[in-house]
Amino acid sequence: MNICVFLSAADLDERYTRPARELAELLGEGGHTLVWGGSDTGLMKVVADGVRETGGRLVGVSVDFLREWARRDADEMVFAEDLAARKALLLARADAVVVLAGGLGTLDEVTEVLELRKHGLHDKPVVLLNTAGFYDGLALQLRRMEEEGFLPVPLSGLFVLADTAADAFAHLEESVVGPR
Ligand SMILES: CC(C)=CCNc1ncnc2c1ncn2[C@@H]1O[C@H](COP(=O)(O)O)[C@@H](O)[C@H]1O
Repeated sequence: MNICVFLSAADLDERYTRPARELAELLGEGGHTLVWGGSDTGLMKVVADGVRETGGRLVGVSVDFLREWARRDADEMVFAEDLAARKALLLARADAVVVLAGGLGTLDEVTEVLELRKHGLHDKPVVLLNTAGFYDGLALQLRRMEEEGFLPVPLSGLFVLADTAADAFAHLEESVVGPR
């Protein structure tokens, strides 16, 4: 599988690095490909290191203005002209998307993939890894949109929430590869 992971570029504590590493190891051990923003910083580095050390492939999609932060040993590294082009490339290269804890960059990315999915412009599975309830607030907002008529499709058709990296990975396997 080619799995796009959106997540923080910041250095975070063990509460966030542990599940990031766990997901990375599941991807790497399965021989899967990480498609990510390409930076060698923060949680983005934790995931890329984990995938690399356990046998997976790294496909980075960075952007010109962040070139200096790009990882040097990725199997592939593409530099998009701007953030919009980068998001399109990240999604195009992926079979599914996993969203880990992140800031505004991550929020921008997850909003775009959900909006495109809402319009039926892709049908790639989207999993939010809800580490320590990080996405409870976003889920609450989205549920209010659904309940009050702001969404033309059921929320359940847009994404799933997973409590652990193992649950997120199991959902990816089932939705991308199919039941065993
Ligand atoms: C220290 C420094 C300037 C690092 C470089 N910073 C970044 N490098 C690469 N991608 C980024 C960077 N900042 C944001 N992004 C994009 O936005 C997301 C992370 O942003 P954030 O930390 O959640 O808001 C990533 O999924 C990535 O695709």
